[in-house]
Amino acid sequence: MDLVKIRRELHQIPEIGFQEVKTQSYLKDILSAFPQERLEIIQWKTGLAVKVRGLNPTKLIGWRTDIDGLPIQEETGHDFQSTHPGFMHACGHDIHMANAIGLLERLIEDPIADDAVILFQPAEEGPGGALPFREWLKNEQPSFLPDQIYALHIAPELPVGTVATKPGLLFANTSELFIDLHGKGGHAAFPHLTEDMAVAGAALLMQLQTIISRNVNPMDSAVLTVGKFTAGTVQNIIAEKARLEGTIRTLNLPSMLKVKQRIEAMCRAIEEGYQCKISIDYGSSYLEVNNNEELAKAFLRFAENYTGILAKRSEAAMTGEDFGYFTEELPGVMFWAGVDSEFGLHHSRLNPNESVLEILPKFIHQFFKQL
Ligand SMILES: CC(=O)N[C@@H](CCC[C@H](N)C(=O)O)C(=O)O
Repeated sequence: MDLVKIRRELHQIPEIGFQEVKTQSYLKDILSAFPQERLEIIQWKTGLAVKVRGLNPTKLIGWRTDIDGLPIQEETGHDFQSTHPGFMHACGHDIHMANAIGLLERLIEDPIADDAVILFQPAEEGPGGALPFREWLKNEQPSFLPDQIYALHIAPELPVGTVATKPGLLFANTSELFIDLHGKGGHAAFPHLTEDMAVAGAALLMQLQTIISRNVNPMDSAVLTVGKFTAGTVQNIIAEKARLEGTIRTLNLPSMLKVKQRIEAMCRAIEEGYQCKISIDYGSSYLEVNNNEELAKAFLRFAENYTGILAKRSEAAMTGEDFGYFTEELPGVMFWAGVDSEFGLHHSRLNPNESVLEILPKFIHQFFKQL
């Protein structure tokens, strides 16, 4: 299969979580082109699970790819750029999917001893597909629930051919954050008759910045990012509403609770000080990704001895990944795979080097063979 072509076709149809309808249909068409004798395919919401029968199976090895895009206007200038205005595969899930198809092709052409299952999982960027997918597999399709599971994420800052991971904690736990402020708006010329939510929201946004520096133990780590701040309607009306949208990242649950307590206290103080009402919604939250110690060490050993791959031990990162719900219940490993892009994840000009698709499926197939 021409994996670059597949990646580019997927790149053109990015869809956000649980709306991956065209993506699913595209994937189904690709799957139907494979010889079907060794395959079993099931559908879950906008996702798919594809099982490949092995030669002499003693276990089921899982590979998970995410399939959703992001609400970002693409600015790469590619001739294969997104045909969905305002949406882009800016986190590399198009590469992840093409890699998974390449792996599938190899598993069919050159079967390994064990059975393998490839999970095409929706909604990694939000609201989170891994937990409900895992629960559905467990309760409704237990023969598709792997005994161990692997996944990768592209790493723009690493050269192609590099894989990086570590035993134990790899990614942070996350909570989304949505804060709505509501007060009395009015005429721009009569501020004394209003409570300005643009000012209240801006004050809150600045105060939130002190939580990480003043309330989290410096030997611990946390992130509080407000990625979007909106207020008001037009230049000469004092804003009645403001909204902050963000995400919290910590390395453990007690820190997450602490950060949330401080957010709530600051919101109460802003309510009092700016005479407004504030509501907080924590949206969806993800568990940390914890790599299985033994499997991660074995993965790194294999990669170190594989010609054409540079294996590195990585640090933990504040990225979130709902793959953490798989590693919560199944031994698993997630790793970074270098794609050498000047622009990073979630950037409108992310430009992964597609030559990675010549390397990864073969490498993962060989890794699965010796498990
Ligand atoms: C790999 C990656 O970039 N994952 C996302 C996960 C987002 C989770 C959730 N929507 C949130 O914003 O908290 C990330 O931003 O790390």
